[in-house]
Amino acid sequence: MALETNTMTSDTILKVEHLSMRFGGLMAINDLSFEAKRGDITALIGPNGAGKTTVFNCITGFYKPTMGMISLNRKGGQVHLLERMTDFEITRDAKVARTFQNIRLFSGLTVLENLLVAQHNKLMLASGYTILGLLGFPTYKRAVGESIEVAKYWLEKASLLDRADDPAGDLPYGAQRRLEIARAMCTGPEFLCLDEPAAGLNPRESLALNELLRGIRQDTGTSILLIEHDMSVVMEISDHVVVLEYGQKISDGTPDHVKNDPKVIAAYLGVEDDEVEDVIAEVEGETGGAH
Ligand SMILES: Nc1ncnc2c1ncn2[C@@H]1O[C@H](COP(=O)(O)OP(=O)(O)OP(=O)(O)O)[C@@H](O)[C@H]1O
Repeated sequence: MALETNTMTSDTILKVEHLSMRFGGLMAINDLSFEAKRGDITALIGPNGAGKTTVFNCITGFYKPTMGMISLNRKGGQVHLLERMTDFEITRDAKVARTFQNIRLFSGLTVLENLLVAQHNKLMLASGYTILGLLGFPTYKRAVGESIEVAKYWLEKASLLDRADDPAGDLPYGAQRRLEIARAMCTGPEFLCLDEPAAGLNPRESLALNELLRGIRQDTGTSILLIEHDMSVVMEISDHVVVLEYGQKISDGTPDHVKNDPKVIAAYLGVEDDEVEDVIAEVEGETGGAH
């Protein structure tokens, strides 16, 4: 669903308002609101089970939220209400792409083929959805050529050009993670959601990932929302961090702000509620009460 009227400022790409998601008796997300700015890397962090993946699943149409509104503001000013759209429409019309916590590549296809499959919608459109189109239409041939160029561009950005003809399943783990991101970028997203892109990476692979994400932001202006446990990645590349605990937002701001927020420190240390005040007092004492 697209609206012409836009109540968001143009520098906001995603607005989540009063989002709630209930699974039976469990309130996984409870009245969550936050914004992501256009061109920013926004990180969603929090302890295990805080509700991060559930938020992603609501944004990308895998779950229908119990309540709340999720607005995606495209460059041209069109606003899409994601909670009313299917996952397919969210990818095609709202230009949102995602990767998953567990790698989901076609491991038997080559690296290049994985990137061509991602552009299947564009290719089918160019074929006119006919067998004749597939066999001979110049528009289809042109579209194939363009898709290969797009794939090569992202393979180069992900430092995978030399592995283009190898089966995706043969790549080392870190390279498979970068391939997933390259595949998502081949769909030309305005908003890229990455679920734990640094999970299982060694320090060298984490550095390559940081470089790839910074390059995406710089070269394409694509806005990124990432869930990440690796704080070195979060603090290094994020412009903005939103912290969840038990489905609620407990902090929201720059990496420096949340890093020093006593509520975040308490959540990560896993202290009991009645000890939070003590931790806050302790942290504020150490930082000179600068919050
Ligand atoms: N489909 C589902 N059915 C029932 N409960 C679910 C479902 N998906 C998530 N949950 C529950 O919702 C809560 C939040 O889970 P979620 O996976 O969103 O957390 P997370 O912050 O992403 O955790 P992690 O960091 O461990 O991946 C958890 O208690 C989880 O068990």
